[in-house]
Amino acid sequence: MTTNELISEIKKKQSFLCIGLDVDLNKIPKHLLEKDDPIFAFNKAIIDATHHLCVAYKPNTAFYEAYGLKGWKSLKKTIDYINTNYPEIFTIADAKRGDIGNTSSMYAKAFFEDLNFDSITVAPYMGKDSVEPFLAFKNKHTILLALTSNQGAFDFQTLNVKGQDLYKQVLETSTTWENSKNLMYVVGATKAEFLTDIRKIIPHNFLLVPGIGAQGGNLQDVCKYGMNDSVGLLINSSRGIIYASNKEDFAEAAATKAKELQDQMSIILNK
Ligand SMILES: O=c1ccn([C@@H]2O[C@H](COP(=O)(O)O)[C@@H](O)[C@H]2O)c(=O)[nH]1
Repeated sequence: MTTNELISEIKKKQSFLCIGLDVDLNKIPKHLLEKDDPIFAFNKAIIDATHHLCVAYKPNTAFYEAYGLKGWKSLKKTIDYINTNYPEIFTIADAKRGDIGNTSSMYAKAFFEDLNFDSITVAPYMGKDSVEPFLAFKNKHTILLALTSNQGAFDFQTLNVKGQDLYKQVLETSTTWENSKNLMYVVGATKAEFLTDIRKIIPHNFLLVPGIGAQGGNLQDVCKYGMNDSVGLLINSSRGIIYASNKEDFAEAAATKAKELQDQMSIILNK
């Protein structure tokens, strides 16, 4: 999917919501555990109930890898289901990959070609040659970790290195890489006050912003400091939406939570 197609979906749906599909078998409704593939059954119901309220889905691969081969099959069924039934939705593999060049190329093939995700999260720690293999794919997006939502973000990302915070160097340097137009960045919703500075370095790129809902980030603050002329934000909520209920009504309850966020987004977009 191109960035322009994503922007036009945001305008059409009046939403820049990304729903995180982080499926934990201990948290889903008990009746689904009797199904052949409980993870896919859960995702399918959530997707069917919420696709008109969001523009992106983000399965975090950890929640699938944890269940071995079965989990990987559920991930494949989920992405195939979205691509077949809701091709207008932007898909994010939250896999946080990145390695030496030839290995990164194989990660990129796995997520962009075999699974056919639109984007993948990548760690910048190994530098240019670890990220460029992802950037080489046309109409695919590499979402680089910049300033993450967790407390540990302050361990390294905000360290002052040669007069500048490390995460700012990641932003600045990555814009010089081959095909950097394919870059988006992760900035945690819990770090909204940093967004003004971030936008000075990367005014145009999309930001994936996790941390609304369970982690306590504030939607209004993120939009105030992080929104640009093309919206430029994908706001993720996972647990806050998908675990709204663990009863038979779980999909409708998820849709209600998603609608609450979409309503707020619509107001913000029309201000
Ligand atoms: O900085 C980051 C980067 C990634 N995440 C991931 O986003 C979701 C958040 O889930 P919630 O349930 O809405 O808290 C999850 O997959 C994280 O691994 C993040 O939270 N922060």
